[in-house]
Amino acid sequence: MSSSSSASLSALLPSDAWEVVRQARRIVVKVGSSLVTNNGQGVDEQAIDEWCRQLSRLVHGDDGNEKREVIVVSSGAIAEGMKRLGMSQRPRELHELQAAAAVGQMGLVQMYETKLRKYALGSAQVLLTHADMADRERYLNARVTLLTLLKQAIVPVINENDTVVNDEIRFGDNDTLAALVANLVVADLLIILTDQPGFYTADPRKDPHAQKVETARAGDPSLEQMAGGAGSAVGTGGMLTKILAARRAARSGASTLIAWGREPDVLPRLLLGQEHIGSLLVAPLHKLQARKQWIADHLQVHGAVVIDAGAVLKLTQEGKSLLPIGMVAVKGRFSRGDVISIQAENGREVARGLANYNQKEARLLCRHASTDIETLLGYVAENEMVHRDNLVLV
Ligand SMILES: Nc1ncnc2c1ncn2[C@@H]1O[C@H](COP(=O)(O)OP(=O)(O)O)[C@@H](O)[C@H]1O
Ligand SMILES: N[C@@H](CCC(=O)OP(=O)(O)O)C(=O)O
Repeated sequence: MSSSSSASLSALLPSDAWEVVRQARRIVVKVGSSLVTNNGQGVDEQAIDEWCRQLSRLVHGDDGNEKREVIVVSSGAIAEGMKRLGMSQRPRELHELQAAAAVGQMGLVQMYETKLRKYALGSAQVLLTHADMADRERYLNARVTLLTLLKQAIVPVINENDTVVNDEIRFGDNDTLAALVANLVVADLLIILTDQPGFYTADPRKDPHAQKVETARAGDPSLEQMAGGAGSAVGTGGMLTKILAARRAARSGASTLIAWGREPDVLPRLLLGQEHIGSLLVAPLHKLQARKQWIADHLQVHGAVVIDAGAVLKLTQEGKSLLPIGMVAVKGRFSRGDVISIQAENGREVARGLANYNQKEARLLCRHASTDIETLLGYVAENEMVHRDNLVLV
């Protein structure tokens, strides 16, 4: 759709909005049920093959850009399970939905595994719930697992852990899950692939005058008025969950693109940022500002670590993580995942961040190299006491 026939809600958007898309290095791609399952006909092999081919171009850097890190959040387990169990209609009973999801997830990941391998990419299955993201220890565990996979150019394929959830499976909320994952790994961009060319001023299935929104500000309340429910029998969240997901992703500085998953070469073309296919919902804050605000706004400080002058410089001048070697003392009680204050030896607070180790462990780690962590604790959660992504200077 040309820009003349598209709705413009772009007042006050950062002028470099599409530049952020072009430069995105870490991307979460969400694929909805309506696409993966070809309208409820089980997993669509050809479609998954095509996305995996495109993903491999991004991860291998074959699209003429630098290599990118990609996480896939894919729906489709219930629809595939329904097909395998011979169900013609989406079951109403929770336990039947859960059983269908458990059966279908096998087919879904098998397909991704086969296709990603075909294009020389490793894959990993990760099943998560919203509650996992709310628990700070699980949050950090999921985060470090995903980052470890990305470092090895493996594509994590995520779905909800439908066996153990209630609301999510009823309402189908992989849009929210994808946004939470974007927050978790501090992605640059969330791409939501669906069965429409983008986000419209009204549901295009119902309103022939609906216009595609080319760019808007993620979190703009007027978008919620335009978003309707799911248009197909297999899709569940509709556009509202996508708009809310964009708002959530923006909290960690990720912009969101909503686009038609069957558009030829949709992923590389979106990332070229030239044709403006899809709808771009721009995060008002950049990643670092957003992270800073999030840590400052949402979390209570639990304890403190005191660091030496060298570590103060590393954090404040070089933007580095806090390593155990720079710690000289530990104050108060805290658990892994709590926000701690990071103080200079004169008591001045220099930063705050999420602790990777609890206070007992932190005491043992003071003044030691990261290579000693395993000997001292018997395991290694992470090499840093506080990773720089989880740290804000004050
Ligand atoms: N403002 C809107 N713009 C585009 N699509 C809309 C809008 N409001 C509602 N929809 C409906 O949302 C559907 C996509 O959501 P959904 O069916 O949940 O897909 P998915 O399975 O990809 O999550 C579209 O098919 C469309 O009918
Ligand atoms: N976990 C469910 C996801 C359902 C879901 O969120 O669907 P959708 O809104 O189409 O992305 C499944 O795999 O079927």
